[in-house]
Amino acid sequence: MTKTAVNEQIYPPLIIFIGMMGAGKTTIGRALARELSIEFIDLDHEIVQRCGVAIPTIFDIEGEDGFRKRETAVLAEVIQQKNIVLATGGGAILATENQALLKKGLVVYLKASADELFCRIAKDSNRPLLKTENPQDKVKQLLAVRSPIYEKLADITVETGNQTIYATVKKLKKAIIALQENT
Ligand SMILES: Nc1ncnc2c1ncn2[C@@H]1O[C@H](COP(=O)(O)OP(=O)(O)O)[C@@H](O)[C@H]1O
Ligand SMILES: O=C(O)C1=C[C@@H](OP(=O)(O)O)[C@@H](O)[C@H](O)C1
Ligand SMILES: [Mg+2]
Repeated sequence: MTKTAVNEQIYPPLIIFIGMMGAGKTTIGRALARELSIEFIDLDHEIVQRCGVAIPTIFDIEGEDGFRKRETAVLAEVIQQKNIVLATGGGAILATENQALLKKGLVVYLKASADELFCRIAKDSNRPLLKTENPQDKVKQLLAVRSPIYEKLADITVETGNQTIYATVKKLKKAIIALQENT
């Protein structure tokens, strides 16, 4: 685990998970929120709640652009809250407007290799960007474009490939409590 700059917003906690599809943002974010006894919000879930349809349906009807507009609007809304763990979607870091919003919190980048990510999500039909002829290549391409942005935004980076979900949650809990105690 590496820690870079620490911003002012650690206490009260606004902990934001970023990373590729399959990095574990939803799973680890939810588990960490439980450990810290604070609310968990999943950005994709909030978008779906507001639209009343699943993410692939939003992509089908409005395309990626339409989804991104909704994503920015819901992010701007939910990020006003404190005492939450927020899991974003993998592409939420793309818009510069979103990048500024994300810096309001402690940003945790969950990192994994393209092969590991693909293994985790290969059988999941809920990720419309992977409905292509070669989804494994698509993961590689997206990772290449997005990695520098994830790295730039991250306050804490966690390599998830070689450890269990439980171990990652425990490690993060310790790191975040230590940061709070030093703030
Ligand atoms: N560190 C990990 N090790 C192994 N499997 C993981 C890990 N993190 C997540 N997974 C699995 O990968 C899949 C995708 O996780 P998810 O939390 O939905 O990722 P994201 O929200 O980043 O797309 C789930 O089946 C989850 O159980
Ligand atoms: O990487 C992306 O662009 C996306 C990731 C998804 O969320 P997860 O990262 O939670 O899978 C979801 O927001 C949408 O399918 C687009
Ligand atoms: Mg997710």
